[in-house]
Amino acid sequence: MVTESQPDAATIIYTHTDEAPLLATYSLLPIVEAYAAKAGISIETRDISLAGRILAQFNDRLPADQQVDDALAELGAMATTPEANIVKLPNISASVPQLKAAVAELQEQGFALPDYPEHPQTDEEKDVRARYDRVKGSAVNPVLREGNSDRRAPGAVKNYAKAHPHRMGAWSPESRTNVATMGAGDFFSNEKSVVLPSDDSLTIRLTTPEGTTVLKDGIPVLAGEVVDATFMSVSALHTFIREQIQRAKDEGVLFSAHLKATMMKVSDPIIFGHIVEAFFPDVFAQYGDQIRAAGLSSNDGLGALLSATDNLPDGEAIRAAVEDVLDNGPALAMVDSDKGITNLHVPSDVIIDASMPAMIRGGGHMWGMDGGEHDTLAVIPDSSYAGVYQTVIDDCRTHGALDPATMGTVPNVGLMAKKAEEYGSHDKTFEIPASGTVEVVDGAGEVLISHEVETGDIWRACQTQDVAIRDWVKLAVTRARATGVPTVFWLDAHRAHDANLIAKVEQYLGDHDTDGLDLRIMAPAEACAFSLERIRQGLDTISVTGNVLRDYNTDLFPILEVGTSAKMLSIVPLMNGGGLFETGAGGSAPKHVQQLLEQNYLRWDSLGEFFALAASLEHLSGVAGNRRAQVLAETLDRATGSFLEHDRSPSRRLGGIDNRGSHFYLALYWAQELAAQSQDAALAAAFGPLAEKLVAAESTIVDELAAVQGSPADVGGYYRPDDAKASAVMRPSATFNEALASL
Ligand SMILES: NC(=O)C1=CN([C@@H]2O[C@H](COP(=O)(O)OP(=O)(O)OC[C@H]3O[C@@H](n4cnc5c(N)ncnc54)[C@H](OP(=O)(O)O)[C@@H]3O)[C@@H](O)[C@H]2O)C=CC1
Ligand SMILES: O=C(O)CCC(=O)C(=O)O
Ligand SMILES: [Mg+2]
Repeated sequence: MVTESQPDAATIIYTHTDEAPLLATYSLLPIVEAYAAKAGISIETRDISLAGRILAQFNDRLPADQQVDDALAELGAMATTPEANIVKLPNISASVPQLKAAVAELQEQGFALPDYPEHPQTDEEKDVRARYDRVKGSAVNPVLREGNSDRRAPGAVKNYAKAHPHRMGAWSPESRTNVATMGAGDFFSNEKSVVLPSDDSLTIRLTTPEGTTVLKDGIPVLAGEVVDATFMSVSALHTFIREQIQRAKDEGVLFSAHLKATMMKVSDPIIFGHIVEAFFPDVFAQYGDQIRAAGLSSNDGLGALLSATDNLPDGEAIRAAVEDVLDNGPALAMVDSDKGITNLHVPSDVIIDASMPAMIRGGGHMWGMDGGEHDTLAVIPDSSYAGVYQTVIDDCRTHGALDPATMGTVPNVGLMAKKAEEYGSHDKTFEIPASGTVEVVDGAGEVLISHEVETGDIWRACQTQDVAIRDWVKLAVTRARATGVPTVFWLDAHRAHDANLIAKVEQYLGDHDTDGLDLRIMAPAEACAFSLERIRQGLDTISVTGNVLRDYNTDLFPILEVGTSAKMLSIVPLMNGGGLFETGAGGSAPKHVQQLLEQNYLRWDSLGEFFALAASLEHLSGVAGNRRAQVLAETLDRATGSFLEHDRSPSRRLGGIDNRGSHFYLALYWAQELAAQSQDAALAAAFGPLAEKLVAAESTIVDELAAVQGSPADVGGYYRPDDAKASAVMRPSATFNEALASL
């Protein structure tokens, strides 16, 4: 079901997502709704959680009372309209193990969903699999991102970090931490790129000695669009992984793999599976057939395999063989050494954008099986962007850890509109079934790109629309002008796709007044070195990047500068005039949910939501001519400033204020700012009494919030919490709830 509702201009859509941000929403949203109502703004929610998205795929199989709207489709359509005003919280981009867990929970809650078919055979199984594949991985963000990305640290956040620098692990000049990357036979090396002269329709076909099969046809392209294709050679990958396993052993460092199995949902789980098999070669040589026959896939990780061993004929032997490698092979980096969860357990546990910066912030260490920190060999198979991390590592080894008290900032302008580049490649990525030639052919039958491939190679094509590139260049110039900061396009003239982009950047810069701006184009590793040299001098440098480096840089620099990307301002000016306001760059923090369930303590920091909301209110005031929205936006910004000054972010451990307490303080400061402003007397009159009440009840409310900490909490579901239970857990202060209700 798709409901086509057009929001009126006084509506903000707030997304209902997953895990920690969803839990935080149960506490924050009632505050936002109450305050916005006073300005005539209605806040509507749309459920784009993993559970909601799964259910929406199966409406034809579910009874009427269990059917849900396809809110993602609705918001995707809305994002192309000028009225769109969407606050988007992070959501789960599900790996297969997460998807299966969510399906199991929904089945338990009484939804008659089919199991996820790992090896679909019948037409029905293939249909079910296709539906789950639509939900899998990064299925939300590319749909909503009808614009390019502007992510930066707000001044207040940067100043707070300088005054209260977070802990950074020390870097030793003797550190043996490094990045290992292929450099040959990989996506970078095999890339070919063309610019389409006119609107067309492309076909991708594979020709083998047995004949020609169409892998995909009817791919619409527009004049000026950049189309790339490339592949990773599976034999080169295997050789590379075997060498790195040996290297890690020889150098006495941990072996770790860093991929983006969520966003690169087709290619990267396959690469992950190859790494798992290469790490446990004897296990798969001896028991591979049995493992596959049981419907298991190495792509789902070691965790899925181990948890299924009870049902395998040789389960015990498989477990023993795995243990043997873990005990005697090179040391594997751990996700959770207490629980024995390795880097190869779950494809979505180590996600490169967050995992590499966290390692660098920690002095180049990851956790070993002994629970101690160790140097590590970070294996990043494709070499397109791996050099960026090696550059940061080399810089820290030479100059020591970066200093958050003095360092400059690297904001990002990212190309992502219209499913640009690699992150839009899923429907054009193939694990090659038989050796032959893959060709991209235009409507006239002319071959545009051709690759010789072998069985198992991972081939993919990407598209980047010309309108998206133009808009991205414009956004870069706008940010350069607004800040006066040197602005660097991270593009490598030696890479086929980037060479085409450089030509377009040079052309489109001509459409703008760039007088006096410092605009440069540098290859990623070089641009990174340049930015680092400046950052150490306290100087700022804007990075203008493609979609993948957008993702990487907007965790890398924030995590080093301000400790977490959750505190970033992350806005997407939609190309048709609407606004998408994302919260920070951070994800949905599964570890935080664990802590809430065990200790009734949520350490999620909603600063990203506060910034997104203020930007959304400001946008709304401009579009709807709603003066009160502007007052709400300005007062919220000042309240967030007080929030930072008074250090009201959740602390990490039990006993301090957590997410709920931080929301109380935001409500208090915001009410005070609204009461004190003189632009709108009615708003001041409405919020004056509330501000007084909240001040008077501060210690009661803080006590009520603290009283619940320490024992387990029940929210009625992990992927689909029970609204009443979650709301009760997240709103435990009767005094605060009453004060809010009195507004
Ligand atoms: N925009 C989106 O929708 C995004 C979604 N994701 C999804 O999120 C999930 C987890 O991804 P992962 O790579 O682990 O990244 P996360 O950002 O969720 O987690 C990494 C760590 O960052 C810290 N963190 C993140 N956000 C906050 C916050 N608001 N307040 C305090 N600390 C925060 C936490 O560290 P600590 O332990 O120190 O508290 C957390 O454990 C995946 O399902 C992924 O697909 C990921 C990125 C973006
Ligand atoms: O869509 C996703 O899977 C994650 C998005 C992400 O990491 C980001 O936008 O920074
Ligand atoms: Mg990211």
